[in-house]
Amino acid sequence: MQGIGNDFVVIDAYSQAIELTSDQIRQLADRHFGIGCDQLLLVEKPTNPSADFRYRIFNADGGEVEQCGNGARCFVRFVHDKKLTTKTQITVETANGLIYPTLEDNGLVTVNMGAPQFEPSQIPFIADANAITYQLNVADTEVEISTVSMGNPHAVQIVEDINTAPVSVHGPIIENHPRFPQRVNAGFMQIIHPHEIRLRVFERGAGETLACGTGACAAAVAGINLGKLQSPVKVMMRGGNLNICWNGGNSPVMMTGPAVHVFSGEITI
Ligand SMILES: N[C@@H](CCC[C@H](N)C(=O)O)C(=O)O
Repeated sequence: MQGIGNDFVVIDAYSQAIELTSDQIRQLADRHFGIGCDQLLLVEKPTNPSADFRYRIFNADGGEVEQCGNGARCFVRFVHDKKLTTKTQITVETANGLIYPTLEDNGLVTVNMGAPQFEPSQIPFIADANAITYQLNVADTEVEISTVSMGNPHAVQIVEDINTAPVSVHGPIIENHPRFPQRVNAGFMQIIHPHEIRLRVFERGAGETLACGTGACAAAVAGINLGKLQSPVKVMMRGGNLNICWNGGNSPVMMTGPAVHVFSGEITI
C-alpha cells in the first residue's frame, strides 16, 4: 500500500498468527531482495478492550516504532478492503496509545493523531529546559530545530529552499544525534505562506521517504507554535499533499489524506 508515496507492506495478523523477526522484516523491506517498503505494518487483534485493532509499525531497518501517520490511513483502507470491519470510525491501539481514524465518504482518511508533546523527556531529547526552539550542532553548524513528539520523535527545521536543503547529509547526522537517545525523524520545511509548506523528511530507520504523515503533523505544529503558520496547513511533500489541522495546546492534530492499495500477494520467507 502507499500513502502519498510512503510505501508499506501490510500483513493481516488479525486473522492469522504471525511473528516476524527483525531479520525477516529487513528482508521483506529490501527493495532488491524482498518486496520493498519504508515500513511494515501488522494488523493485529487489540489488547486494549476499547480498541477495534492493534497497529504495529516496523521501520525498514527492522526496528519497531510507536507511530506512523501515512500507515494509519493505509491501515484503515486495509481493514475495510479485507472486510475485517464495516465501521468507518475505528479505534486503533498503537504503542503510544489510541488513535481514531475515520474513512471519509470521498475515500480519504482523516486520523485524529492525538495531542503533540513538547516536553524534552517525552521526545526524548536532551535539553536543559522546555523551549520552542533549540540550537543543535550538526556537522559543526548550529541549526535551529523544534522538537515534537507525535507519538514518535521529530526534529523540524525551517529551510530557505526545500530543493537545496541538506537532507541527505544532515538527515542521518540529526537522526543519530547523541541528544536524541532513541534517534529522531529529521524534517526540513520551507514555508510558502501561513497555510502552506513544502516538507522533506529523513526518517529514522528508513532514510528519506516521499512523504511522512507524523512528520507533516510535527512540521505544521512547530510552525504554528512559532507563529509562522496557521491551521489548516497544506503540507506538500514529494509524493503528494496532506491537510493538517491543529487548534493549539492539548487539542488533537487531525491529518487528512489518501491511502492506496497497490497489490496483494504471497511470499515465502
Ligand atoms: N512514515 C511514517 C513514520 C514511520 C516511523 C518513523 N520512521 C519513526 O521511526 O518514527 C509516517 O507517515 O508518519
